[in-house]
Amino acid sequence: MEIKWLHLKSFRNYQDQEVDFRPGLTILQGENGQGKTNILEGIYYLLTGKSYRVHREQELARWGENEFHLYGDFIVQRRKLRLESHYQDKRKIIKINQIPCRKLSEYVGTINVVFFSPDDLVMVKGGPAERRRFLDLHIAQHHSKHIQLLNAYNKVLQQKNALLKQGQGGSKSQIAQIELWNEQILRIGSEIIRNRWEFTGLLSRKGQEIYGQISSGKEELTMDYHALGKNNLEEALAAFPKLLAEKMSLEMERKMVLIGPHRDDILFKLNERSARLYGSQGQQRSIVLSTKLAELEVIRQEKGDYPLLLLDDVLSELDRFRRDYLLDYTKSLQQTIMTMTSAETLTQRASLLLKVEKGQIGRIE
Ligand SMILES: Nc1ncnc2c1ncn2[C@@H]1O[C@H](COP(=O)(O)OP(=O)(O)OP(=O)(O)O)[C@@H](O)[C@H]1O
Repeated sequence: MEIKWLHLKSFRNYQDQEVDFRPGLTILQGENGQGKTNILEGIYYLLTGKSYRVHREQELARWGENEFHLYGDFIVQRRKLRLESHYQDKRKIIKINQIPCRKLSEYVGTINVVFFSPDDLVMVKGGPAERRRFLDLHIAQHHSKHIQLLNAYNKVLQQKNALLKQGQGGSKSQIAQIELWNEQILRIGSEIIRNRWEFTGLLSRKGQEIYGQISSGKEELTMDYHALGKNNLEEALAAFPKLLAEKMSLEMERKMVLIGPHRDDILFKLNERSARLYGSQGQQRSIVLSTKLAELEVIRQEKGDYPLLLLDDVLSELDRFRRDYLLDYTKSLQQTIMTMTSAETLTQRASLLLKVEKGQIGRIE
């Protein structure tokens, strides 16, 4: 998968900017705060319909503007695709080859992308919500139904939470309504758990292999999806209805939904010990690197093509061995776009070197 051309209009600090890309490694070089990350964000938004930095579209519009427009030409399985994403009149409009898409799920996953930045360390160090978000974003890229499941689940969650909040404590009608919501939580939640479980398994196998290579086999990495507090899928799904019934009075007392995949987690372990609690900063970075590269491999297995890799200033955070490992890895990919403040040592490796300065992009010959 490859991007050939990008056009940003009123997006972040770009007024009207076109960029032509090439296969291989592209380096976006520039001082801090010039707009390098904004280019990666534009590509990511175009491909996923989401920003990894903000939740509100308005923040992506150039200051003083209320709209933005993104266009990109991509190649996937030798097919050329034009993607467009418009934010206008507080609405999002997405088009593939000029045909509007009604839902995000019709569009996401058409072309896959893996984004990697130093902030991804939260995957290991942060809370469970960060890890669930990573899993869901990934799964959504190749199972568009997962987006629909998450949307449906979140609606049910909101409704059940609202009901628990207004509840006067266990009237017959309140219990009957909770039971109705529980049926939905069980049905939709089980599918979400199954998807996340399967994906974690795929990721874990690849991640373990890659971690072995970058740590010279010193430690073993494992990733376990914990559903409803259990690390066995069938046990978790079998216990789900019972847990919902058993915890109903506690949910009424606390006035919040306590049972369901919105509280699940993935545990990263090194030699059976929690990497979040005991891993060094370097080991945690290696876990993120292995997980991201594993994600590339899982997508290739499923789609037959490597996704586009976007690297936001990650080299400065890695030691020389891991930096070289990552750079060598990119040679087998169709296209990698990377930002850095100084590209001197890498000019030989790049197929395209671009200079970013105050929201303007130029070629470095
Ligand atoms: N909505 C916006 N409208 C206009 N300018 C914006 C907007 N959002 C961010 N900026 C500007 O974009 C610039 C930051 O761009 P970006 O994050 O791409 O920097 P960068 O080149 O990746 O820098 P660094 O190396 O520090 O990460 C800042 O100058 C910021 O003021």
